[in-house]
Amino acid sequence: MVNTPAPPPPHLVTLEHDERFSVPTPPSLLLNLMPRTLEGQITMEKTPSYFITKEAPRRVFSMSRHTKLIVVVRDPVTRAVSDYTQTLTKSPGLPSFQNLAFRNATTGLIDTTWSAVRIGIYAKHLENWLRFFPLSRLLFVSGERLVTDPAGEMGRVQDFLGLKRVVTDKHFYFNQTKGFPCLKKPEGSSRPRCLGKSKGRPHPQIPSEVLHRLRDFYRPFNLKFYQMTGHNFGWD
Ligand SMILES: Nc1ncnc2c1ncn2[C@@H]1O[C@H](COP(=O)(O)OS(=O)(=O)O)[C@@H](OP(=O)(O)O)[C@H]1O
Repeated sequence: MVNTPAPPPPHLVTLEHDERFSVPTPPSLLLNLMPRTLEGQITMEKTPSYFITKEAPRRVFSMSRHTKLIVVVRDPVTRAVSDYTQTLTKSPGLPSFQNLAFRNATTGLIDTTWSAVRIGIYAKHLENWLRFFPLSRLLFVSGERLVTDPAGEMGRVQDFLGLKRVVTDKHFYFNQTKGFPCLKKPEGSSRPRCLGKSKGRPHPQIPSEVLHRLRDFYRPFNLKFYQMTGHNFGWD
Protein backbone atom coordinates (compact mmCIF):
# COMPACT_ATOMS: atom_id res chain seq x y z
CA MET A 1 0.00 0.00 0.00
CA VAL A 2 1.63 3.22 -1.07
CA ASN A 3 0.34 6.57 0.08
CA THR A 4 1.36 9.26 -2.39
CA PRO A 5 0.66 12.99 -2.07
CA ALA A 6 -1.79 14.33 -4.69
CA PRO A 7 0.66 16.33 -6.91
CA PRO A 8 3.27 13.64 -7.44
CA PRO A 9 6.91 14.67 -7.89
CA PRO A 10 8.15 11.77 -5.75
CA HIS A 11 11.68 10.51 -6.15
CA LEU A 12 12.30 8.85 -2.82
CA VAL A 13 10.90 5.78 -1.13
CA THR A 14 11.34 6.30 2.56
CA LEU A 15 9.64 4.21 5.19
CA GLU A 16 8.08 0.85 5.47
CA HIS A 17 5.66 -0.43 8.05
CA ASP A 18 5.01 -4.15 8.23
CA GLU A 19 1.72 -5.11 9.87
CA ARG A 20 1.53 -8.63 8.50
CA PHE A 21 0.45 -10.28 11.72
CA SER A 22 -1.77 -7.60 13.20
CA VAL A 23 -5.52 -7.20 12.86
CA PRO A 24 -6.67 -4.78 10.14
CA THR A 25 -6.75 -1.24 11.46
CA PRO A 26 -9.64 1.27 11.11
CA PRO A 27 -8.88 4.23 8.76
CA SER A 28 -8.48 6.94 11.41
CA LEU A 29 -5.94 4.84 13.30
CA LEU A 30 -4.34 3.75 10.04
CA LEU A 31 -3.37 7.32 9.21
CA ASN A 32 -2.06 7.91 12.75
CA LEU A 33 0.20 4.91 12.39
CA MET A 34 1.78 6.33 9.25
CA PRO A 35 4.96 8.32 9.63
CA ARG A 36 4.87 11.96 8.52
CA THR A 37 5.66 12.27 4.84
CA LEU A 38 7.53 15.23 3.41
CA GLU A 39 6.89 16.49 -0.08
CA GLY A 40 8.86 14.37 -2.51
CA GLN A 41 8.72 11.34 -0.24
CA ILE A 42 6.56 8.25 -0.48
CA THR A 43 5.41 6.28 2.53
CA MET A 44 5.09 2.57 2.03
CA GLU A 45 3.20 0.14 4.22
CA LYS A 46 3.36 -3.61 3.71
CA THR A 47 0.58 -5.83 5.01
CA PRO A 48 0.07 -8.92 2.82
CA SER A 49 -3.21 -9.79 4.57
CA TYR A 50 -4.86 -6.53 3.47
CA PHE A 51 -5.37 -7.92 -0.05
CA ILE A 52 -7.61 -10.67 1.30
CA THR A 53 -9.32 -8.69 4.10
CA LYS A 54 -12.92 -7.77 3.28
CA GLU A 55 -12.90 -4.44 5.18
CA ALA A 56 -9.47 -3.28 3.97
CA PRO A 57 -10.46 -1.63 0.64
CA ARG A 58 -13.08 0.61 2.28
CA ARG A 59 -10.70 1.51 5.10
CA VAL A 60 -7.75 2.27 2.87
CA PHE A 61 -9.98 4.30 0.55
CA SER A 62 -11.33 6.31 3.53
CA MET A 63 -7.76 6.97 4.62
CA SER A 64 -6.67 8.18 1.18
CA ARG A 65 -8.25 7.62 -2.20
CA HIS A 66 -4.88 8.49 -3.78
CA THR A 67 -3.28 5.37 -2.32
CA LYS A 68 -1.45 3.19 -4.81
CA LEU A 69 -1.60 -0.54 -4.22
CA ILE A 70 1.04 -3.09 -5.11
CA VAL A 71 0.24 -6.80 -4.93
CA VAL A 72 2.81 -9.54 -5.49
CA VAL A 73 1.08 -12.64 -6.85
CA ARG A 74 2.49 -16.04 -7.70
CA ASP A 75 1.02 -19.29 -9.01
CA PRO A 76 -1.67 -20.02 -6.38
CA VAL A 77 -0.72 -23.72 -6.27
CA THR A 78 2.92 -22.93 -5.44
CA ARG A 79 1.67 -20.21 -3.10
CA ALA A 80 -0.47 -22.74 -1.20
CA VAL A 81 2.48 -25.12 -0.83
CA SER A 82 4.73 -22.23 0.25
CA ASP A 83 2.13 -21.15 2.81
CA TYR A 84 1.86 -24.73 4.10
CA THR A 85 5.69 -24.96 4.33
CA GLN A 86 5.78 -21.82 6.43
CA THR A 87 3.07 -23.10 8.82
CA LEU A 88 4.81 -26.47 9.01
CA THR A 89 7.99 -24.89 10.35
CA LYS A 90 5.96 -23.35 13.19
CA SER A 91 3.73 -26.42 13.82
CA PRO A 92 5.66 -29.56 12.84
CA GLY A 93 2.69 -31.82 13.82
CA LEU A 94 0.48 -30.31 11.12
CA PRO A 95 -1.69 -32.75 9.08
CA SER A 96 -0.49 -33.42 5.55
CA PHE A 97 -1.06 -30.86 2.79
CA GLN A 98 -3.66 -33.07 1.11
CA ASN A 99 -5.53 -33.57 4.40
CA LEU A 100 -5.92 -29.84 4.70
CA ALA A 101 -6.50 -29.08 1.02
CA PHE A 102 -9.39 -31.50 0.45
CA ARG A 103 -12.74 -31.37 2.14
CA ASN A 104 -13.41 -34.80 0.72
CA ALA A 105 -10.42 -36.79 -0.48
CA THR A 106 -12.58 -39.26 -2.46
CA THR A 107 -14.45 -36.68 -4.50
CA GLY A 108 -11.44 -34.34 -4.56
CA LEU A 109 -13.55 -31.46 -3.24
CA ILE A 110 -11.21 -28.60 -2.32
CA ASP A 111 -11.51 -26.97 1.10
CA THR A 112 -11.79 -23.28 0.27
CA THR A 113 -12.01 -22.39 3.95
CA TRP A 114 -8.34 -23.33 4.39
CA SER A 115 -6.50 -20.02 4.17
CA ALA A 116 -3.64 -21.47 2.11
CA VAL A 117 -6.22 -22.28 -0.58
CA ARG A 118 -8.51 -19.28 -0.14
CA ILE A 119 -5.76 -16.64 -0.45
CA GLY A 120 -4.89 -17.87 -3.97
CA ILE A 121 -8.38 -17.11 -5.34
CA TYR A 122 -7.05 -13.73 -6.43
CA ALA A 123 -10.01 -12.79 -8.65
CA LYS A 124 -12.36 -12.88 -5.65
CA HIS A 125 -10.15 -10.64 -3.54
CA LEU A 126 -9.55 -8.25 -6.41
CA GLU A 127 -13.33 -7.80 -6.86
CA ASN A 128 -13.46 -6.24 -3.38
CA TRP A 129 -10.71 -3.74 -4.21
CA LEU A 130 -12.22 -2.77 -7.54
CA ARG A 131 -15.36 -1.59 -5.74
CA PHE A 132 -13.24 1.25 -4.35
CA PHE A 133 -10.16 1.68 -6.53
CA PRO A 134 -9.80 1.80 -10.32
CA LEU A 135 -7.51 -0.85 -11.80
CA SER A 136 -4.99 1.87 -12.62
CA ARG A 137 -4.32 2.32 -8.88
CA LEU A 138 -3.21 -1.30 -8.57
CA LEU A 139 0.00 -2.90 -9.75
CA PHE A 140 0.33 -6.67 -9.87
CA VAL A 141 3.89 -7.83 -9.59
CA SER A 142 4.63 -11.34 -10.81
CA GLY A 143 6.26 -13.39 -8.04
CA GLU A 144 7.80 -15.63 -10.71
CA ARG A 145 9.34 -12.73 -12.61
CA LEU A 146 10.60 -11.24 -9.38
CA VAL A 147 12.89 -14.28 -9.26
CA THR A 148 13.78 -14.59 -12.96
CA ASP A 149 13.97 -10.86 -13.73
CA PRO A 150 14.02 -8.85 -10.48
CA ALA A 151 15.24 -5.67 -12.19
CA GLY A 152 12.44 -5.86 -14.79
CA GLU A 153 9.74 -6.20 -12.12
CA MET A 154 11.34 -3.47 -10.03
CA GLY A 155 11.33 -1.31 -13.17
CA ARG A 156 7.54 -1.74 -13.38
CA VAL A 157 7.21 -0.85 -9.69
CA GLN A 158 9.29 2.32 -10.09
CA ASP A 159 7.32 3.38 -13.17
CA PHE A 160 4.04 2.77 -11.35
CA LEU A 161 5.18 4.97 -8.47
CA GLY A 162 6.40 7.67 -10.82
CA LEU A 163 9.97 7.20 -9.68
CA LYS A 164 13.15 7.44 -11.67
CA ARG A 165 14.43 3.95 -12.51
CA VAL A 166 17.17 3.88 -9.89
CA VAL A 167 17.07 0.15 -9.16
CA THR A 168 18.35 -1.69 -12.21
CA ASP A 169 20.10 -4.86 -13.33
CA LYS A 170 23.35 -3.75 -11.80
CA HIS A 171 21.84 -4.03 -8.28
CA PHE A 172 21.21 -7.78 -8.51
CA TYR A 173 23.22 -10.95 -8.93
CA PHE A 174 22.12 -14.57 -8.86
CA ASN A 175 23.35 -16.35 -5.74
CA GLN A 176 23.93 -20.03 -6.60
CA THR A 177 23.84 -21.17 -2.97
CA LYS A 178 20.58 -19.41 -2.20
CA GLY A 179 19.17 -20.24 -5.62
CA PHE A 180 17.66 -16.75 -5.83
CA PRO A 181 18.66 -13.25 -6.86
CA CYS A 182 20.25 -11.19 -4.12
CA LEU A 183 21.25 -7.55 -3.73
CA LYS A 184 24.84 -6.75 -4.67
CA LYS A 185 25.13 -3.83 -2.31
CA PRO A 186 22.18 -2.91 -0.10
CA GLU A 187 21.93 0.73 1.00
CA GLY A 188 24.28 1.48 3.90
CA SER A 189 26.28 -1.70 3.41
CA SER A 190 29.18 -2.73 1.25
CA ARG A 191 28.34 -6.45 1.43
CA PRO A 192 25.84 -8.36 -0.70
CA ARG A 193 22.59 -9.39 0.94
CA CYS A 194 20.10 -12.15 0.22
CA LEU A 195 16.67 -12.52 1.77
CA GLY A 196 16.55 -14.47 5.04
CA LYS A 197 16.32 -18.21 5.66
CA SER A 198 12.52 -18.14 5.74
CA LYS A 199 12.42 -17.00 2.09
CA GLY A 200 13.13 -19.58 -0.55
CA ARG A 201 12.85 -22.68 1.64
CA PRO A 202 12.60 -26.11 0.02
CA HIS A 203 8.97 -27.26 -0.22
CA PRO A 204 7.80 -30.72 0.87
CA GLN A 205 6.99 -33.23 -1.86
CA ILE A 206 3.24 -33.14 -2.57
CA PRO A 207 1.69 -36.01 -4.61
CA SER A 208 1.32 -34.90 -8.22
CA GLU A 209 -2.40 -35.84 -8.39
CA VAL A 210 -3.04 -33.48 -5.46
CA LEU A 211 -1.26 -30.62 -7.23
CA HIS A 212 -3.09 -31.51 -10.43
CA ARG A 213 -6.48 -31.33 -8.72
CA LEU A 214 -5.58 -28.02 -7.14
CA ARG A 215 -4.42 -26.66 -10.49
CA ASP A 216 -7.78 -27.62 -12.03
CA PHE A 217 -9.54 -25.89 -9.17
CA TYR A 218 -7.67 -22.62 -9.66
CA ARG A 219 -7.82 -22.53 -13.47
CA PRO A 220 -11.14 -20.65 -13.85
CA PHE A 221 -10.20 -18.20 -11.10
CA ASN A 222 -6.81 -17.59 -12.70
CA LEU A 223 -8.41 -16.93 -16.10
CA LYS A 224 -10.82 -14.48 -14.49
CA PHE A 225 -7.89 -12.81 -12.76
CA TYR A 226 -6.01 -12.49 -16.10
CA GLN A 227 -9.12 -10.90 -17.65
CA MET A 228 -9.61 -8.50 -14.75
CA THR A 229 -5.99 -7.36 -14.70
CA GLY A 230 -5.37 -7.57 -18.46
CA HIS A 231 -2.24 -9.58 -17.68
CA ASN A 232 -1.61 -13.26 -18.30
CA PHE A 233 0.63 -14.52 -15.50
CA GLY A 234 1.16 -17.85 -17.24
CA TRP A 235 0.19 -20.14 -14.40
CA ASP A 236 -1.87 -22.54 -16.53
N1 LIG B 1 15.22 -13.04 -4.11
C1 LIG B 1 14.50 -13.91 -3.43
N2 LIG B 1 15.05 -14.60 -2.39
C2 LIG B 1 14.31 -15.48 -1.71
N3 LIG B 1 13.00 -15.74 -1.94
C3 LIG B 1 12.43 -15.08 -2.95
C4 LIG B 1 13.14 -14.14 -3.73
N4 LIG B 1 12.29 -13.64 -4.64
C5 LIG B 1 11.12 -14.22 -4.45
N5 LIG B 1 11.20 -15.10 -3.44
C6 LIG B 1 10.08 -15.91 -3.00
O1 LIG B 1 9.46 -15.21 -1.92
C7 LIG B 1 8.76 -16.15 -1.17
C8 LIG B 1 8.52 -15.65 0.23
O2 LIG B 1 7.63 -14.64 0.15
P1 LIG B 1 6.61 -14.35 1.31
O3 LIG B 1 5.28 -14.21 0.73
O4 LIG B 1 6.78 -15.31 2.42
O5 LIG B 1 7.15 -12.94 1.71
S1 LIG B 1 6.53 -11.96 2.77
O6 LIG B 1 6.59 -12.66 4.06
O7 LIG B 1 5.21 -11.65 2.36
O8 LIG B 1 7.44 -10.83 2.74
C9 LIG B 1 9.60 -17.38 -1.18
O9 LIG B 1 8.73 -18.48 -1.16
P2 LIG B 1 9.25 -19.93 -0.74
O10 LIG B 1 10.10 -20.39 -1.88
O11 LIG B 1 8.02 -20.74 -0.57
O12 LIG B 1 10.00 -19.77 0.53
C10 LIG B 1 10.43 -17.28 -2.46
O13 LIG B 1 10.10 -18.24 -3.42
